[in-house]
Amino acid sequence: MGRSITFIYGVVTYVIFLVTFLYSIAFVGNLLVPKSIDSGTQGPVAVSIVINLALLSVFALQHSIMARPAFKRIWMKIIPRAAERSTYILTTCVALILIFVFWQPIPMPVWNLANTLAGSVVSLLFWVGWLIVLSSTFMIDHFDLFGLKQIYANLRTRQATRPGFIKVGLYRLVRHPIMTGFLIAFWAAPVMTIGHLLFAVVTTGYIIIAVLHLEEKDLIAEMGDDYLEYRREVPAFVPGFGRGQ
Ligand SMILES: C[S@@+](CC[C@H](N)C(=O)[O-])C[C@H]1O[C@@H](n2cnc3c(N)ncnc32)[C@H](O)[C@@H]1O
Repeated sequence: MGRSITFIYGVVTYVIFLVTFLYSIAFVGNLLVPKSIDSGTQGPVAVSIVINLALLSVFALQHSIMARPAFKRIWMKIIPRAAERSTYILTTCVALILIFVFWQPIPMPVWNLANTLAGSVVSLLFWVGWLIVLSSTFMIDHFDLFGLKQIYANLRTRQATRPGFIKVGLYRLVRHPIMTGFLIAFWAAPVMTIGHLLFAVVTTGYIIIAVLHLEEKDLIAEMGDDYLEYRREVPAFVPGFGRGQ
């Protein structure tokens, strides 16, 4: 890939990511979009559960395997180093789009707080969750996270520097604010259906395992004592809940 093509590829990927991110909010929140977590034709519950678990597994496998340093080393022999992050983001979008398209609704309610004060508070929390996700990406390094820094440096015949250890903003309160935001957004449903509950339970389990057992292992290998000390001092997901582990 030439430098200009890599740059265009990264920019197009970023635009696809923005649209996918906005659709994710609407999908989980049942807002304005033709297909959301609780909309569509309902099939047999057992079949729906199997399909939904398969879709979430595809996402989990893509997200976990492609993020590992060993995979990246092999992958970068095939694609340019500068396009690695954009490719990761693009494949993440594909995995998410598969969920949006093929997700099977299971609309029986587990709780229904619609038109109550509690429901309004939960709706507000939903937006707070997404705001935490988005703002945390800027605290860590939004443009590195989504590959723009890498493709821009490459265009200028440079190599982007890795952000290094970060402990700013929400990262002072918890080690994984982006995931805290997702957890809030996924659970804060004024009307919680069986399908949405399945989504929230599986994604919560995946986030805990992927972050504590995979991402942190890589972060310790990359950042050493800085991250080990950070882990001792700062809790993983909930401010004030445990002093790290
Ligand atoms: C999708 S972000 C998620 C970050 C974090 N788990 C969170 O939930 O806010 C994943 C990237 O963040 C990086 N990362 C996570 N914590 C970091 C820290 N304290 N300092 C620098 N980079 C970090 C990882 O190396 C990885 O490239």
